[in-house]
This record gives sequence, structure tokens and C-alpha cells, in this order.
Amino acid sequence: MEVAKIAEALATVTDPQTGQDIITANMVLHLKVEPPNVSFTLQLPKLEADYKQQLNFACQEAILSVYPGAQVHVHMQNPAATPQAGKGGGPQQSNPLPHVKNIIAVASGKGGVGKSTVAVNLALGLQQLGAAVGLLDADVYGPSAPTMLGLQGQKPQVEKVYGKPKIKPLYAYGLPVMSTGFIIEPEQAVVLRGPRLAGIIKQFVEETIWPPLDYLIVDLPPGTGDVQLTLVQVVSVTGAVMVTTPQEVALADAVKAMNMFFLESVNVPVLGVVENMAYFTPAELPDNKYYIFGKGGGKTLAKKSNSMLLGQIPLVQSIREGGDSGTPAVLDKENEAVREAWLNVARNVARQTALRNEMMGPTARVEMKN
Ligand SMILES: Nc1ncnc2c1ncn2[C@@H]1O[C@H](COP(=O)(O)OP(=O)(O)OP(=O)(O)O)[C@@H](O)[C@H]1O
Repeated sequence: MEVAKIAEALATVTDPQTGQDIITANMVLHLKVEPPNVSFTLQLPKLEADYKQQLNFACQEAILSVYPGAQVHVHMQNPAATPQAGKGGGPQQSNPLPHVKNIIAVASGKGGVGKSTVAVNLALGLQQLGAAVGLLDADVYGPSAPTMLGLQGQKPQVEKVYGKPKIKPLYAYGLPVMSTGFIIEPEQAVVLRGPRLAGIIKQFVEETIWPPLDYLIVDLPPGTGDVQLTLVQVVSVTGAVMVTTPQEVALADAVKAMNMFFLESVNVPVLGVVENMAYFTPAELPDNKYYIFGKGGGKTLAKKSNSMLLGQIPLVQSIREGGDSGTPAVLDKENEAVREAWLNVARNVARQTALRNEMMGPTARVEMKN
């Protein structure tokens, strides 16, 4: 019996959660071959009976196809259910996205401040810095990612993995994207009641075949509501990025939205604030800054949340045009100043996330109440 042959056989087994084979996903540990016995530990993101059974069966079948006389012993283990998972993870909480290192929620107090623009440019900015990034547009009432990324009218495919339907994300500029806009019309979303909406968001998070990611950026609807509450129940949100415009009115709403993350039961750290439309710069006078909406909103919000101002983004025509045409401004090499403003935000988010992870354990998911 050869270890390499057994590993090769196990590489044909796909994890239904990620769509990746279990060898590439580093799920197989302590592989031991003492003929006729083959034993190993399989690290699983969850310990649900049918999921365990499917994988156990697939592993047995794969090994028996090369060594029909083998006695296969699979020990299943969930790393998130061990104490090493960190103080926040808690011993009982399983992690539905173990291959996603950081989940960053992008939030705002009210609509129209540029939250989706920030989510899209932040995702692509982090990708430009070399990270593996995905985007989940959970703004059910006004999904913008399809238009901003040139994916409008496209539908993600559903693929059966071990008999269970899974959604394949669409790709734009190498970025895996899922948007509620691919599946439901905003008019339909408005009439959805809490539990149904929660079910949809849960499905989007758990049943999408996300590849291994450093960051999953989640574009939330404005304000506080069922989508926000569902997200913090379904996954461990690493941190929130608040988006505001400089004026006072936007600020009051932003504080309300931010306070939801600070609730003792939710407890998601705020990584910082992006001040969008901070100043106006005419295309013909790129060095001039006009503070038409006032000044300082971003800084004030950052102070209130004990976090930092992650960046100030100017109000410029090219950002809107980029959003409308499906070519986000962070990719526009013709407009270096704007591109650099977005990359600066991405750098600061990466830095604040790393700092947060150094100082704190994973955020505990909010327990669902029946
Ligand atoms: N800095 C900017 N300069 C110019 N236009 C911008 C800027 N930021 C956003 N916009 C434009 O403003 C409009 C609203 O932006 P966006 O959809 O990102 O806001 P939002 O906060 O996500 O709104 P909602 O939650 O209601 O969808 C879009 O047309 C977008 O292109």
C-alpha cells in the first residue's frame, strides 16, 4: 500500500461545502498506513450527520477503489469546536465558512452614501494588494454589485454536490461575487418577512461555493434590520467598516447603525470609517478640493467608535461612471489619484483587520432564539 496512491485517491473526494478536494483544502491530517489499515483525521467545518456520512462514504469508496481490501478508519474532527478556536468562538460553535479567514461587513446609516461603491472598490482593492477576496452583496433592497461589476442579467449556476444544490458564484475581474440581485428582485425583497429573508441570507452564505478567501466583503442594506441580524447569527463577522458622508444628518444615522455592532449581544468590532464624497474635485482641476458637504463627519464617527478614519474618497464623476459602466474606479489606471485613495482604504482595512485579529479572538456568533 502506498501513501501517495491513497492521497491521490483522497484528492478525488470533494468537500460539498467549498467545492474543493479534501487534500488541497488541507482537511486530511495524520494519514497512517499499516496494511490493511488506513487511518486519518478529517477536519470538518461542521459536524452534521449527513455531511459527515457523505464524506465518510466518499473517502471509503475512493480508497477501496485503489485498495479493495483496505480497512479504512476516518476520524472526524471540527477544529472550531475545540478550545483552540479562540475565546469568542466558544466550544460549541461550528463555523460554516472555515476556509474564509475574515468576514468584513460594510454598513451605513442611510442609503445613497456610497456603501456599495465602497464595498466593491474595497474588495477589488484588497485583491489588488494580493489577497484572495470574495464579495457578498446582501443589500436585498437595492443590490448594486451586478451593475457595478458588469454582471447584470447574469444568473449563477446551481451545481449538485453529493446530491445537494450549491450555488456557484459569478466572477468579475477574478472576484467571486454573489448578489441577492442575481436571484430576487428588490420589489420582491421589500415584502419578505424576517424569517424568510433570514433564510435567503443564510442560504447565500452557506450554500455558495466560496473558494478559500482571505476576505469576504459583505455589502449590507443601510440601517439596522433583519439582514444584519441574520449575518451575525450565521457567521462570525470579523469587523465592520462604516461608510458615511461628511454632513451631520448622515452622521446621526450612521451612529445608530454603528451602535448595533456594539450591542453586547452582537459585539462586532468596528474596524474604521470611510468618509465618502468627502470633497469635490473637478476633473479639470485635480488638485482642488471643495468641501461642499461640510467637513469632519468621518473623523467624528471614527472617534465615536474608537476606531480610525480608513480614508476619504472624493466626489468625482469617474467614480459614478465607473459604477454605472461596471469598471470600478480602483481599477482605473487613467485616474491614479482616485485609484490611490481606494487602495489606501484597502491597505488600512487590511492593517486594522490584522491588528484586530492579533488583539482579539474570533467574534462569537449571536445565538439564534427559537
Ligand atoms: N465618491 C463618489 N463620487 C461620485 N459618485 C459616487 C461616489 N460614491 C458613490 N457614488 C455614486 O452614488 C450613487 C449611490 O452609491 P451607492 O449605490 O454605492 O450607495 P449606497 O450607499 O450603497 O446606496 P444604497 O444602499 O441605497 O444602495 C451611485 O450612483 C454611485 O456611483
